Amino acid sequence: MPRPDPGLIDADTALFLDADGTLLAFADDPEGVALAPGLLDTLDAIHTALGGAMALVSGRAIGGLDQIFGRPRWAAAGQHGMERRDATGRVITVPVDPAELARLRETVHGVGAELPGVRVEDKSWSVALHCRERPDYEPELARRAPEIAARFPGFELQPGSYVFEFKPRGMDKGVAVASFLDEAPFHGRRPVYLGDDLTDEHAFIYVNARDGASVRIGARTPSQATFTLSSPADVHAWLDSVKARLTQGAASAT
Ligand SMILES: O=P(O)(O)OC[C@H]1O[C@H](O[C@H]2O[C@H](CO)[C@@H](O)[C@H](O)[C@H]2O)[C@H](O)[C@@H](O)[C@@H]1O
Repeated sequence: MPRPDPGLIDADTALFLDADGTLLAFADDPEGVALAPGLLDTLDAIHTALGGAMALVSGRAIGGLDQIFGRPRWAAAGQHGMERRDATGRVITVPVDPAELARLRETVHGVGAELPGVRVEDKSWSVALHCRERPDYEPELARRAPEIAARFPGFELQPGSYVFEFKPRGMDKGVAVASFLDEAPFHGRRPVYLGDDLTDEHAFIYVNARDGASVRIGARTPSQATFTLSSPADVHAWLDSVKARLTQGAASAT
């Protein structure tokens, strides 16, 4: 898989960025992630150069993204698209059966309590079991998670990097990207999506079908992505080059 040229992003791009494993280096504790120095300045400049056509697309809740990035005016999709904030700040959510969600939560917390070192991340529409600190539990969770999902028909399993998430059925990052592309300022632009995980494959497939470009971070295979970058640090360096090209273009046009 080739590296993307920074020229992949031009003034007519709609840019979609996954958070963990793409913009953010992994940490044991989901609340322990940190922004790399300079990243926010780079993203701010790109956001401006693209006329706001840049969105975070994450498994995290939008509130969690805002705590990390501190940019409540950026468009964002959270919880794999269950909540979506458009470029005007309007938040759209998908309805979920609260009784089923409550039963799912209870079940997942029960599993977390049984397995020391396995973290439960309880988001408003989804619940996740994390085993980064106890990878020895991964085979057990890989066996039990589909059994749990089968008991909750309104939900489906979304595996990820040392995580087994239960999210409402029918929503994924590809659907979220499609919704953004129906709206200003994304509409009519060529989509480019950067992500690292299985959950990002939904978006890769969608942007590829729209003649866009997909960039896989890391070496996970198989992947539908058309380009690759090696790590979040590589993404930061690449985005710096993107920023330089975009802002030079703006300066020479004035
Ligand atoms: O779609 P993303 O932005 O990539 O979010 C996917 C999940 O990311 C977080 O979990 C992952 O990152 C944690 C912090 O580095 C790490 O501890 C964990 O092992 C990873 O799976 C987040 O906690 C989840 O809610 C997201 O769904």
